[in-house]
Amino acid sequence: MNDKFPYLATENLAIGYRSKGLPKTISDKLNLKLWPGNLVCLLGSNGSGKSTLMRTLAGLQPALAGEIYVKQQSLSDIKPEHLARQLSLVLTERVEVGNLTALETINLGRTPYTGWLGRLDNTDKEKIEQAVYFTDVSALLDKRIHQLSDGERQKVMLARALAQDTDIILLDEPTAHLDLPNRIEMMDLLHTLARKTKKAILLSTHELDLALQTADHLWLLKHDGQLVTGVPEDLVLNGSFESAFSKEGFSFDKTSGTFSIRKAPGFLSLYLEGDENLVLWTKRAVKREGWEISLTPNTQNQIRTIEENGMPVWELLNSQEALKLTSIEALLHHLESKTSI
Ligand SMILES: Nc1ncnc2c1ncn2[C@@H]1O[C@H](COP(=O)(O)OP(=O)(O)OP(=O)(O)O)[C@@H](O)[C@H]1O
Repeated sequence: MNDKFPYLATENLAIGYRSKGLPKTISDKLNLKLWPGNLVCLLGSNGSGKSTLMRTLAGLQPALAGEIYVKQQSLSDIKPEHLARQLSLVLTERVEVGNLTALETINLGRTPYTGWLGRLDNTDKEKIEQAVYFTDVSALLDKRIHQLSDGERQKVMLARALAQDTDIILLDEPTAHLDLPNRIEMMDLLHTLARKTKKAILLSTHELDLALQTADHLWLLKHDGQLVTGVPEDLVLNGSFESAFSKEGFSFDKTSGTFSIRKAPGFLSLYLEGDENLVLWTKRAVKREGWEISLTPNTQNQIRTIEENGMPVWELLNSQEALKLTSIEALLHHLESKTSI
């Protein structure tokens, strides 16, 4: 790591809340580091404590113990107006911004520099333009916030955080209301932003596959309060990723990087070979029907997937009759009608 110090760090931090005057710890002894230029995804199942950690790091909720450092300065020593130039927080929940338009809301991101009644100078306008361009919200600027869809509002709130131009950006479930293309775009955008501008970005999400693809580091918050950190691929290979989300009836497939419903062991096994894409999608379909995939060809059920005249074909290699099928649906029908091919 070339950068000399992390933008955000914790030392023996304990997070949680107070109930009837007593502290309830969710996670403790947290020694975390968020480095410039890095996108970190905070993952954990429902109720594991992601929002609590985000809110504590942003100073919205008191830590139960330990220290938080923003650029090596203790958070408790930083005045709110100074912190607002260092760290921005984007929450998923509806924020009350009155009857403001999207543009007026984004302009509010400049408040730490202009004051509440301050006029926007050229630098302010430039930062706002960049934020609007980056988040692609120019068509929404004249609309009132309450007129926007959840996904549109989420993008506008991100634009406001970008206009705030802080080195640290924390986002609580920024993809929650977005459709798939917009979720992918948002994660890609945040990754690019971290890389190009050397900002340190931490986001919480339930998008496991997108986090695996885009995050430089993962922070995995487990149900027992343990927090495991590392490069996504390391956490997959050492089993931490799967164990953080382990649930009866689900299993994690390291080959595809996805969770799937665990079926009872298949009553018959198939061996698949051929075109990589066809094999992948055929596997998904036959596994759903309870078939096991054999890694060696020594099964009596062997299928070769090929393309003939640009069309997919499934050849049953050891069938009594030389059979060629032209869709996965036909293959599933065939498998269903027999106990073996
Ligand atoms: N003020 C509070 N009073 C009582 N319980 C609380 C309070 N704040 C948080 N909790 C509990 O702490 C746990 C963690 O909550 P938190 O909102 O941080 O989880 P999360 O990981 O963000 O969940 P989700 O993925 O569902 O948004 C939950 O069990 C929640 O009920």
